[in-house]
Amino acid sequence: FCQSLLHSVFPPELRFAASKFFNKFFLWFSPYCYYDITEIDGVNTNELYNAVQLYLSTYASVTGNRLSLSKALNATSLTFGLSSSGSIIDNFNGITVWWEHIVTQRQSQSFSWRPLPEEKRGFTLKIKKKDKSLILDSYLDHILSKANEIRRKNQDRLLYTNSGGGSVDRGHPWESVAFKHPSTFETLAMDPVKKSEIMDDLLSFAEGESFYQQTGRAWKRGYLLYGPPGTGKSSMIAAMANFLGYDIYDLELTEVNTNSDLRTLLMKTTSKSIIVIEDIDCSINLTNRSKPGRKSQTPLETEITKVAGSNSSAGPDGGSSMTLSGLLNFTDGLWSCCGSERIFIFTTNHIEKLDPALLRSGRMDMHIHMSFCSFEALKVLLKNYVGLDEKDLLKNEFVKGMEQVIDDAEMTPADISEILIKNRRKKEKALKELLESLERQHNKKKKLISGGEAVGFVKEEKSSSTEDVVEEEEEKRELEKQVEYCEELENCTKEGHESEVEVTQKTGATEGI
Ligand SMILES: Nc1ncnc2c1ncn2[C@@H]1O[C@H](COP(=O)(O)OP(=O)(O)OP(=O)(O)O)[C@@H](O)[C@H]1O
Ligand SMILES: [Mg+2]
Repeated sequence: FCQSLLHSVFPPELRFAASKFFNKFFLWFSPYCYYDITEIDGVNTNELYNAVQLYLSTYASVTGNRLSLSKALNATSLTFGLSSSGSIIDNFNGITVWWEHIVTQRQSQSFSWRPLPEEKRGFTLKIKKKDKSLILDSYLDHILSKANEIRRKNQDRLLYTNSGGGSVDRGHPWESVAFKHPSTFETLAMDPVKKSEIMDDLLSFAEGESFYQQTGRAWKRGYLLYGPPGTGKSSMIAAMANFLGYDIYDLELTEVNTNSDLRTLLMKTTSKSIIVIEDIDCSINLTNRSKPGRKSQTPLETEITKVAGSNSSAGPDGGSSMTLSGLLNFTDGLWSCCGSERIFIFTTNHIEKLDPALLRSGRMDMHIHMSFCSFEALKVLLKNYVGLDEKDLLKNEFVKGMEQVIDDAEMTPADISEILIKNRRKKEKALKELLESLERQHNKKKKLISGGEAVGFVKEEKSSSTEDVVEEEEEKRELEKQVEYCEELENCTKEGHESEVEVTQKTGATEGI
C-alpha cells in the first residue's frame, strides 16, 4: 500500500527521500524493532546468517508448511530451511519473536573482486521493543550454540592427521578426512562398571564448562590408555569421539621437528576435539642423556629423539629440538589453554617405559587399563558377533565353560573377535572353537606358570613334528612376554613412580630404544 501511495503521489525524484521518511516515521511509532541479518556482510559470509538458518531448520521442520531442503558436503542428514518470504514464530524464555526470510534480486552488479550471488538473502528478526534488552544478546548466543550443536550432529566427525602432507610452514599442518569409525561404547568389550565410569567422566567433562570456569581450570582432560595390543585402545578413542561428537586430531610425533611446531599444531586444533598420541613409547624415545657442558638433567629436560621419520633438524647427537617438557607444555602448560573443551589421549602398550613426568598425578587425569578379555567383556563380544543375549548366555554350556577359563587364558578381545568373525554364520561352531581356544590358552598358561612343568611340557612335545615344536616355542615366547608384561605392570602399580623409573631403565637398556 505504501509503495503504491508513493508511486501515485510523489514524482520519481522525490520517491526515495519520501520512502526514507515514511520508514523512519513508521519505525518510530511501531512497538517493534527489526534486525536484518544478511547472508553476505560486505564481501564476507555472515556466520550469523548460516547459524540462524540452521537453528530455524530444527524449528521449521515441525511447523512450517513451505520449506527448503539442503544437504551439506559430508553431512549425513538433510536440513530444512525457510523458503523465500517464509516467516516463522519462535519462543525464547517465554518471549515471542518473529523471523522472516527475505530474498530479493540483487541490483546491477557493481565491480567486486568476489562475484556475489544474484539473489540477496537475509533474515529479519522482529522483536517487541520492550523485550529487546531482555533477550537480544542471550537469544543470539543461544542460536549460535544451538547451530553449532546441530552442525556437529549432522556432520560426520573429522579425523585430522599431521602426517598427511600438510605443512606447518604453510600454515596448514593438519589434513582431514571424514571419520566414520563404527566403534561405540555399546560395541566396546570391557568391564561394564569401568565403562560407565568412563562415560560419566566424559559427560561431566563435556557439560562442565561452568565448573572449569569456577575452579579456574583449563577446560581440558587427559586420558592415558594402556594395555597389551588388541585390547581396544584405538577402539576406545573412536567410541569416545562418537559418544561426544568430537573430531579427532591424530598427532604423529615422529613428524614433529621442534617444540614450536608442536605449539603451532596445537594452536590449529579446534575446540570439541580429541588430540591423540598413539603408542607414545614407540613414537618418541625418552632417554636421560646429558647435553654437552651440562652436568645433569631433570626428567622434564629429558630429550626426545625420534625413532622414525628422521627428516628432522636433528642435532649433532641425533636429537631433535623437541623435548619432553615441550610435549608436557603441549598438554599441560599455558599453551594447552588456547581453545577449550579438548581431550588429550596418550596410548601405550608399555606404561612402564613412560617417563614418570608423564605419569605423575594431575598430568593425565585418568589412567585406563585396557586388559585381557574378562567374562563381562566376552558377553559383549558374544552379543555383538553371534547375537547371544543375556538369556541365551546363561543357558549355553559352551559359555559356562568359557567362564571357567577366560581369566587365566589371557586372550585379548581382538583374538576372540577374530575367532568369532571367522565363524559368524555358524553360531555353534564359533562357540565351540572359542571354548577350545580359551582352554588351550588356559592350559598353556597354567603349565608355564608352574615353571619346571612348563619346560617338561615343551620337551615332551619334541616328539611331534618340527613345525608343531616351532609353533609351540613361538607361543611359549609370546606367553612369557605376556607374563613378563603383567609382572612389570604389577610392580609398576604397586611401587609407584620410583619403580617405574627402574623398569624404564631396565627395558630401555635391553631393547636399546
Ligand atoms: N575391547 C574391545 N571391544 C571390542 N572390540 C575390540 C576390543 N579390543 C579389540 N577389539 C577388536 O580388535 C581390533 C583391534 O583393536 P584396537 O586397534 O582397538 O586395539 P589396540 O589396543 O589399539 O591395539 P594396539 O595396541 O596394537 O594399537 C579392533 O578392530 C576391534 O575389532
Ligand atoms: Mg591402537
